[in-house]
Amino acid sequence: MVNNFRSIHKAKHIALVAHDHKKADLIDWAYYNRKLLIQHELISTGTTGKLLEEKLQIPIKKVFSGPLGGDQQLGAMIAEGKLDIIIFFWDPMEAQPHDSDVKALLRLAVAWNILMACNRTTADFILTSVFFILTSVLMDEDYPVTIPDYSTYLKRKLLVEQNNKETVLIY
Ligand SMILES: O=C(CO)COP(=O)(O)O
Repeated sequence: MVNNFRSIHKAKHIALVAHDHKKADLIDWAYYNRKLLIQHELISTGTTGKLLEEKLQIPIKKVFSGPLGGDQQLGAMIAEGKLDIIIFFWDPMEAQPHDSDVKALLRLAVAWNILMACNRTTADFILTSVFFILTSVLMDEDYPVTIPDYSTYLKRKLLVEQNNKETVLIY
């Protein structure tokens, strides 16, 4: 298995997302860390982004609201290597109508080895980690993120039924 790398640069792409009962917590955290966050490219799902813009008075790129496709848009950005960090305060106490989208987003973050915080403590530790500080403050320091190698998966053999006969398809 060969791993590839991509760099986390000085200006990082950070997604900020929260479910309704967690929005106040995320806004409070983001406000506290405003001076740090403002140095980076911020992306949010629709409602979270609107509230963050109002409170922090900083521009935030907004995708659709989570249940309307926003979670999937962020997932696509992860797969395309366009997100470095996701801070996602999801609600462990309330079922979401778009639970499948939430799960997909969390899954992609793991699949693509993205930094992810789902609660305030982890978010604090990410923002204060030596890697975050070094790559944010020092001009030429990047952090190399390992991109998992899925080439074996992509080349897997599939058995398909064709004309009532089994045929092996090789990708
Ligand atoms: O539902 C969300 C994440 O799953 C967040 O969406 P909103 O920011 O639009 O409320």
